[in-house]
Amino acid sequence: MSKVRIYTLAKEVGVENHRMLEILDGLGVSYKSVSSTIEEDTVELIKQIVAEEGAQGAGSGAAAEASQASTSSASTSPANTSPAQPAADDVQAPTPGASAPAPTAAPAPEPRSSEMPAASSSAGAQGSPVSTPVKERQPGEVVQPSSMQPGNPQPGTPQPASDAPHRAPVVTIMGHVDHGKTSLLDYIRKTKVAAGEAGGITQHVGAFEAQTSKGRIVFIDTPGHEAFTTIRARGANVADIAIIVIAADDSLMPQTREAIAHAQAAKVPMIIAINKIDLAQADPDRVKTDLTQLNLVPEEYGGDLIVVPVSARSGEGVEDLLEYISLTAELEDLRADPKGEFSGVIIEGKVDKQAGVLATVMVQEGTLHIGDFLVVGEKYGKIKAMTDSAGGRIKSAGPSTPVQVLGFSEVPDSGEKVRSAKNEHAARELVEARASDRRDTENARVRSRLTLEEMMGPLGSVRTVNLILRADTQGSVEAIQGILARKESDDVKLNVMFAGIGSPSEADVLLASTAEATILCFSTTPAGGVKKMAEGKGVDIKSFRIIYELIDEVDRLIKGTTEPVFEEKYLGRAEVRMIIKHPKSGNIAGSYVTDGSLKRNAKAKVTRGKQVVYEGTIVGLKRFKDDVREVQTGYECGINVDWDDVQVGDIIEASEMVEVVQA
Ligand SMILES: Nc1nc2c(ncn2[C@@H]2O[C@H](COP(=O)(O)OP(=O)(O)OP(=O)(O)O)[C@@H](O)[C@H]2O)c(=O)[nH]1
Repeated sequence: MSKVRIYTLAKEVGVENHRMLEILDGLGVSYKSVSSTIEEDTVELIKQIVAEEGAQGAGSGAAAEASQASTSSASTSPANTSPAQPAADDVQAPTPGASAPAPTAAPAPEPRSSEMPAASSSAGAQGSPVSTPVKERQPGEVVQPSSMQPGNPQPGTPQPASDAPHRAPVVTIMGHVDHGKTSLLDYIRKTKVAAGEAGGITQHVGAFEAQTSKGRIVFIDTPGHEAFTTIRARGANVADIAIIVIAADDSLMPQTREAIAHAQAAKVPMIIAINKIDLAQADPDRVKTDLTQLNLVPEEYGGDLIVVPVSARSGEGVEDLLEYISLTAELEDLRADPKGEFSGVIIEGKVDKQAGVLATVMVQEGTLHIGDFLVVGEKYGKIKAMTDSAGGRIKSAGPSTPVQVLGFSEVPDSGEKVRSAKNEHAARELVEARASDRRDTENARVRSRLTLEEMMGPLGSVRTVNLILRADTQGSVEAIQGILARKESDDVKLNVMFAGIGSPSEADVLLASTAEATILCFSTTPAGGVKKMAEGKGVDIKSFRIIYELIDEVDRLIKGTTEPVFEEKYLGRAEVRMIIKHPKSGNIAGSYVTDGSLKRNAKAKVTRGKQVVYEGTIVGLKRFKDDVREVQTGYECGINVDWDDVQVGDIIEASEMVEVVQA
């Protein structure tokens, strides 16, 4: 007897997934998610119920059609029929004692509100990340329209908060470096961004809205490199759904596991996108098997994990992925009230040379308007201008909208909650109250817990490397601090004396010179004056555009050497057997290599008897008429050491400088 997946059946009989789950609840059939399978006899029963609903609904305005209406409809008007309503009413209609499925179907609507959380908690007990689509809901916050409950308000009365409109899902794409996150987003938004990134690495958290065939989906473009763990972790917290991208030719990598852990910790449902399936060496089955080792069992193997094979290059499977995102979002029943109190989260803060402080805010509840006062931590600002993720000027922004806000005087920290205040006075009061709370907490901590070591500094022989960090965005600053924290050891303490956004200042140089600190800049460079001042004071300012290079520099600093150390390495020697006069190059030493090899651009030492008569560089090396890079033992060659006094019988010894790897 073959089993059928719930969503497949829903599609087949033409009802939406919510409605299908309601019917299953009514029948007392247990399931974990919409991708669970059901037995064939249940399938038959459901088909009968749906057919009957259709027949009854036909007389009252095509209930089945109404139940197909999109759940993501933004309209909240009480007069606007909730998607599940007509169909549910129809189920309720049959009187006890009516034929066949009616007795089982009839109880469906009433216990619905209490059954949904029950279904959810049983799913949660499985611990599977995708077994959470049916979330616990507040009493009354159910898909079932309130008008179905006895004594519920009639259309026209004010709506309860649970009837807030659906909002677009916020999706984060995570995964190992180079597994194709950017390419996948690119494909979805049909614009190229990967090509413009420094070193091919996504550097900042951004967000964009995609109008897909399944409606609006907001994507947070989280960076993949390990260095951005902090941002990524935060990305998962703002997100409703996590897409974990795994390259089909590489399978699970350390950052894949990390990404999965973040999604699980944030309790967001995840969808696995197996990318690069267009490659000949792609092995999606291996990825699925590897996933089972993390107790993540793909649907195909009888589990609940949604796994979608895709190719960001050809676009294959991307439509399926979007469909699964919408499906998961639908089951998450994401709602927010655009008329409610505003709340949001800072995704990114930065200083733009022209515009000033810019902050990307994800609106989570309510609506932002130009002129609103916003409070973030201990900072506040008034919105002077807003742009949407496509760069267009907008006057207001509702739930699940990422907007760039101009109006803060200081850069707010990413990941922080944003609230709005009635006016400037209220904003200032809130900020002052927060600052005073913080001071109280700090004072209490200092009084109770400051150890001798905290007051006097480390007591042992720990070496401290002082650093000043500068980066273009708050996210980058935090990411770099994240790396540094992991690089500390018992012997070396990395002391970030100051970390800030924007170019290093003269004050930074003064601080660095007093504390013998190095200034590390990421995606930002010092202005001419600051650079000159640093040179004058012997302060190192190092700028990086690629995160790997910054990491290398940190490693060098930890090893205690800011500059790499080189040593001379012997390469080989040759005996001069004849002198060839060349009209342009001067005297060429026709030689025979007796040991090792000689290389062009190597250092040259010419000895005559026991005396060194010349030291220079091998500027030219020829075999017959050809210029060559290297000549090995046992071969003849022409050597130009840029010295005309070379003689027959001289020995030319070659060496090169190599970097010494510090232990
Ligand atoms: N053949 C093939 N190559 C792909 C596919 N998706 C991405 N790539 C390639 O894989 C490389 C990495 O892709 P990115 O999109 O930059 O990967 P990423 O995960 O965003 O990388 P980071 O931003 O560095 O973390 C690029 O050379 C892409 O062209 C795919 O579906 N098929």
